[in-house]
Amino acid sequence: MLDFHIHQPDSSLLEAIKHKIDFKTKPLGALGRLEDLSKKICLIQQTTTPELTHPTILVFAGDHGLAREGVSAFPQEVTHQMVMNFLAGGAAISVFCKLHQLNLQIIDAGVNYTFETLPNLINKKVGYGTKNSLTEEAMTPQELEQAIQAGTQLVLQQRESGCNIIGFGEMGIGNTSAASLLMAALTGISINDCIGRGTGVDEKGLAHKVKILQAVYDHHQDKTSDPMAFFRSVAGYEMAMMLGAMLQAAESKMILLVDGFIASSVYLMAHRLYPAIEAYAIFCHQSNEQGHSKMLESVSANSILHLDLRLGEGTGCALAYPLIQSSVAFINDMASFESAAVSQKS
Ligand SMILES: Cc1cc2ncn([C@H]3O[C@H](COP(=O)(O)O)[C@@H](O)[C@H]3O)c2cc1C
Ligand SMILES: O=C(O)c1cccnc1
Repeated sequence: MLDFHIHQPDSSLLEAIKHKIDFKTKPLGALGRLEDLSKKICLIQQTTTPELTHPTILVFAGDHGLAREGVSAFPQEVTHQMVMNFLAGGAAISVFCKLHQLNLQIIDAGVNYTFETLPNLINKKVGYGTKNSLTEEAMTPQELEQAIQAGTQLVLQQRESGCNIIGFGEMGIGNTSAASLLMAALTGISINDCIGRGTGVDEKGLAHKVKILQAVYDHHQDKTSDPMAFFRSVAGYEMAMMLGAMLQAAESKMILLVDGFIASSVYLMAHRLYPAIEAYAIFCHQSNEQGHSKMLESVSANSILHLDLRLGEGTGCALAYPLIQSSVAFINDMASFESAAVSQKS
């Protein structure tokens, strides 16, 4: 079903990239992790003069049948209400995208609501929310395929419009539960250690969430050896669309920005299928959601920001963007010791 072609970039340029960075007017390594980012971007683009064009965040929205089990602090209708808020410019991701001049696209991947035709809402609705994974498989194979295809097409369209750096956000009440389940299945970490408070459930709510997710995990345990079957059983349409989008972004040699707990769980799935995706991914932030640090560790990811965010929507991507821009600016625009006539270390 999945037929992506994701290849590790050719590393023969690495020496030239390192040389360019090391002869900038600074002590060796003094720009720290900005230097690593710069190297990664140069390798993706196979150049020593990288550029960021038409930076874009796609936010996928979808509802979860499991939300009816009371695993979130908020009711399901918040998903469609937040979609309207994204479109009106009032959500955190809307504000940060405007501030950093990022193109923001909102996609209805499967919200349990009928939107009137709205000019800025991209309609890719697979269904009115997934099934309840406590008792059923969240989606059918056809729905999974449809969502992955839609994510692929959206990224191809962005690529054609000149985008070479793309971040992914999500909105879906209940989706930290789906992400925790996926994390447990893909990392082997006990489900208990993969569960956090999401939108802010209290002690009692957390105990209930743990109980429900343990039951969901047990219900689908027979599929843990088949990661895609497990993904289909617990994930949301917004996560499936993001999976197709991430894989296509890597195939199209774009820079792929990974957000928080939910987006990283989708990355985990993508990485399991195509490990070479790692060469295209930048981990924007480490979320405050319990489990995210271990999740990142499991794929040896080192995130840029540690701001204790716990929001999703792609906000970590938007906030990290100016630092990514800085990593591109210094390699292009800083003087070298030679061009600035600055003496090197004796
Ligand atoms: C107002 C509001 C805005 C949000 N924006 C993102 N999320 C985040 O919270 C949800 C996941 O948490 P849980 O699994 O606990 O439901 C997702 O929609 C995620 O994007 C929000 C949540 C709320 C309440
Ligand atoms: O890290 C995230 O993406 C996150 C954490 C809590 C709630 N929503 C999203």
